[in-house]
Amino acid sequence: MIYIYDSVLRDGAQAEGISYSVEDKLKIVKKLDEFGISYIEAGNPGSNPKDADFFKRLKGVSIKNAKVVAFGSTRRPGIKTDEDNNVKALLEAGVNTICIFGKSWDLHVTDVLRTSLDENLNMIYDTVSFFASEGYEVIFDAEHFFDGYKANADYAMKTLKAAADAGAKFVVLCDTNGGSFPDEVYEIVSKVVNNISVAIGIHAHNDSELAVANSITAVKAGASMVQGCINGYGERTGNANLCSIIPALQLKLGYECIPDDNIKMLTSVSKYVSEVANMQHDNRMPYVGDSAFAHKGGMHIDAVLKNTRTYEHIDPESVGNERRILMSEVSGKSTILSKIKEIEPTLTKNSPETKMIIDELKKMEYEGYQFEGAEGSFYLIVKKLLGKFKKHFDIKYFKVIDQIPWDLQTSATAMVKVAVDGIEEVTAAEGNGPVNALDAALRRALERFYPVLKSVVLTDYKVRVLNSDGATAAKVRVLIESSDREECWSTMGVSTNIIQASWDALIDSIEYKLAKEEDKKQK
Ligand SMILES: CC(=O)SCCNC(=O)CCNC(=O)[C@H](O)C(C)(C)COP(=O)(O)OP(=O)(O)OC[C@H]1O[C@@H](n2cnc3c(N)ncnc32)[C@H](O)[C@@H]1OP(=O)(O)O
Ligand SMILES: CC(=O)C(=O)O
Repeated sequence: MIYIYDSVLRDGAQAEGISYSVEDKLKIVKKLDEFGISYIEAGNPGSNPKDADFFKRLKGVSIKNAKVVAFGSTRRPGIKTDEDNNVKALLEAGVNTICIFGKSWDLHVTDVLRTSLDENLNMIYDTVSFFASEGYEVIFDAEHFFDGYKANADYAMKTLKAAADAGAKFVVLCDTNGGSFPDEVYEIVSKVVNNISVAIGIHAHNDSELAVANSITAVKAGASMVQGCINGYGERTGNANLCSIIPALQLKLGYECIPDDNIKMLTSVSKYVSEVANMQHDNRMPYVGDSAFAHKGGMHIDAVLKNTRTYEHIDPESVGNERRILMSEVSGKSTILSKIKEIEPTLTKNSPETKMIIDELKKMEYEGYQFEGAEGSFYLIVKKLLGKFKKHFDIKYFKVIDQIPWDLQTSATAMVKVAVDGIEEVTAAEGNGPVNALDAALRRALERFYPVLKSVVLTDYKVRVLNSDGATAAKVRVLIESSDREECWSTMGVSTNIIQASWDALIDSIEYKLAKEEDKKQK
C-alpha cells in the first residue's frame, strides 16, 4: 500500500496562474476524496485569511475516505512553540493531521533562517512533539533533504531523527529544488529507510523533469508515501504529477494507491481539477491528456487498428481516457479508411475512392487545412468527394459592416441572403464582432426552413495564422466548435480573408448538423 498525498490545494496553489476561491477548494477536496486519495493537503492556514476561512468551512463538509491535512512550518527561531502564529493557525484548522515542514539543508539554516544548526533541530523537535503530544498525526516534510544530504549528510539525517524522535508518523524527503537524479534518489532513500525507524515519503519537484521518475524510484527504494499534485501543478515547473504516478504504481508495479475501481476516474479527475483551477488541460499529459492515446502516424494507426497493444502502453479505458485516430498528411489509408467507413462502409483500403479521398485530403492539408481537429469538415468533404453530399441552402450573398465607435454588444452588423428550394430569405443581425453577427444572421435566415438549427450554439472559435511572415496578408485557419447539447463538432475554414475563413467554417457547421439529422432519419 502506498499512501498518496495530494498537495494540489497547497503546493498547487503556489503555481503561477493558479488562485483558488474557497468554493474551488471545497469542490476539489470533495472530488479527491471521492477518487480515493489517502491524504489531501488542503492548505496553509497560517498563510492567508482565505485558507483560514476555508478550514472553517471545511468543518461542515463530510469527507468519507481521505485525511485532510493542514500544512505549516516549524516554529520560528527563538520563540516558544505555543507562541508561534503559524502553530496557532494550525491548531485552529480543526483537522487531525498536520504536516510540518522544516529545514534539512544546513545552508538554509544559516542563510535563510539565520539561526544555529542546533536551534533548527530544536525547532523541528519542539513543533513536531507539540502536535504529536496533542494527539495529532504528524507528517514531517524535510525541505531540501536531497540537497542537504549531499552537502552534509550527517546533519540532514539529524533533522529526520529529530522529527522521528518527536513522534512524526512519516518523514518525507523533499527534492525541493527538483535537481536530483533517480540514481541519487534511490541511493539516498535506501540509506534513510535503513536508518530511520518511521515510514518514509517522497516529495519531488519537476525542475529537471524527473519528478515522476524520482517519486517512483523512491517507492522502489522503500518509501511508502508519495506527495505530489494532480496534473503536476506546483511551485515553478511543478510538483510530481500524481496523474502519472498513480497509474504507474498501481497498474504497472502492482502497488495499491487508490481503490482499484476508481482508477478509471483518473482522466475525469484530472480534467475536473484543471477546470476548477482555470488552467487549460494539457493535451500532452501522459495517461490523462487528450493526446495520450491519439494516433496520427499512418503506420501507427494501421498497427493499432490491427492490435491496440502495438502502440499503446496501457488500455486507455483503464484510466478513463480514450483512443483517438487523427487524420493528417502523415496518415495512411488505414487511418482515413476507418473514418471513411463511418460514411461509406463498403469501401476498402484498395478502393479507388479511398486513394482519391486520401490524395485530396493531403493536398488540402498542404494548403493549410488540418483535419485532426475538424471532424465535422472532414465528414462533409468525404461526402462531397463520394458524391453523397446534399446541399441544404445556397448563399446569394453576405455583407458585414464593422462599426467604430462600437459598444461591446453591437460592434458589427451582418446581412445574409439565402435560398432554399428557390425560396429566398434576407436577414440582418448585429453581433459583438463580425463572426458573431454573421452567425446570428445566417441562423436567423435558415431557422425558418430548418427549425432544428435553433438548438445549435457556437461554443468555441479559434484563429491560427498559417504564414505569419505574410503579415496582414497571411493565410488563417479558423476552427469553430458547435454543439446541440447532445453532440459537439468542429469545422474549419482556410483563407487569406479571416471573414471568409470564418464564414466557411460556419457554413460547414450548419451543413454538418443538417446532414447528421438526415443520417438519423435514414437509420
Ligand atoms: C518548499 C515549500 O514550498 S515550503 C512552503 C512555501 N509556501 C509559502 O511560502 C506560501 C505561504 N507563505 C506565506 O503566506 C508567507 O510566507 C507566511 C505568511 C508564511 C510568512 O510571511 P512573512 O512572515 O511575511 O515572512 P516572509 O514570507 O517574508 O519570509 C519567510 C519567513 O519564514 C521563515 N521560514 C522559512 N522556512 C521556515 C521554517 N521551515 N520554519 C520556520 N521559519 C521558516 C524565513 O526565515 C522568513 O523569516 P524572517 O522574515 O524572520 O527571515
Ligand atoms: C515542502 C515542500 O513543498 C518542498 O520542500 O518542496
